Amino acid sequence: MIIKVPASTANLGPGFDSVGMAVSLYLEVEVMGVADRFQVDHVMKGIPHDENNLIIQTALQVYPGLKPLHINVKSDIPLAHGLGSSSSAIAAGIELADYFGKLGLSNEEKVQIGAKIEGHPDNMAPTILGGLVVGTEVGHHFDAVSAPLPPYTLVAYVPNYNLPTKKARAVLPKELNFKTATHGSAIANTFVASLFAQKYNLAGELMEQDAFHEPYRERLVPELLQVREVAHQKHGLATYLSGAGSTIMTWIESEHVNGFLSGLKKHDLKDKTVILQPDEYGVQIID
Ligand SMILES: Nc1ncnc2c1ncn2[C@@H]1O[C@H](COP(=O)(O)OP(=O)(O)O)[C@@H](O)[C@H]1O
Ligand SMILES: N[C@@H](CCOP(=O)(O)O)C(=O)O
Repeated sequence: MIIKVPASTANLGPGFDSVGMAVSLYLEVEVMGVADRFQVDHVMKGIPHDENNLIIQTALQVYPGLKPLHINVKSDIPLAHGLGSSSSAIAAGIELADYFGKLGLSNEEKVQIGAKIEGHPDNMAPTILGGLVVGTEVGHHFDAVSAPLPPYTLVAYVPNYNLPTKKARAVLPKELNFKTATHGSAIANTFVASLFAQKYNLAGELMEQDAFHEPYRERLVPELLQVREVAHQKHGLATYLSGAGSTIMTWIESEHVNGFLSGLKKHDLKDKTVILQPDEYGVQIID
């Protein structure tokens, strides 16, 4: 059995902790068989190979009766770069628990469990459900609504430094004043409405008007404003900090991708770029 889990891009500007989309980078977990102790084969630096691995930790949390397994993990998702690698690992763990524990969890239950473990739901929901998802937790349950898939290519500018989500959350303010909060919320509401109405020019404009996190995180990822500037010159729809960063995401029509990539190089923005598409399927089990 192989569990294939997409990466995700969260926030999309003003949708802090609430909006996310699955994207075409993947974590694959192959179950090799039962074993005497948990064994996780992979080539990721600094990630445990035993029961301390996040995938196994999650599986054991969801199904404590899980017997030791030998699994092989391959991943294209850069760690701690704002592409939801931890949510993808958690989603894989939930699937392992569901499969071997015969738990029969619904997608909604999986999102609920994952969001609780991850601490915020905006990566978990698209990772499990696929597509572009808007959601929130109210009264201990998570509600998610899927929006139409946007007809854009996504260019991820992946700086060569990582940024653990915990560190990027630590720079956020404890409180916002009432005026900033209501204006930020009005921007987010109109942004979400425009996604559902497929009014992408308006969505693009609002994606760059976040008041909740980017103003505080800009100093951690100074390339954000530079990449945005190049995108404006090269027909990009919008550029935002993917998740907590460090990846900077630009939505752009496919015919303009090459011009944008050349523009980045010309402005000395020479870190890695990855061309992505929205993933509409979410987590998949391949028997
Ligand atoms: N495939 C994986 N297997 C085990 N642990 C993982 C895996 N992917 C991510 N993690 C854990 O999640 C951490 C990154 O999570 P986080 O800081 O939230 O960044 P992001 O989710 O944006 O990549 C990694 O440092 C690692 O501890
Ligand atoms: N809403 C969260 C999203 C974190 O996403 P990640 O991919 O960086 O883990 C936040 O902005 O903190």
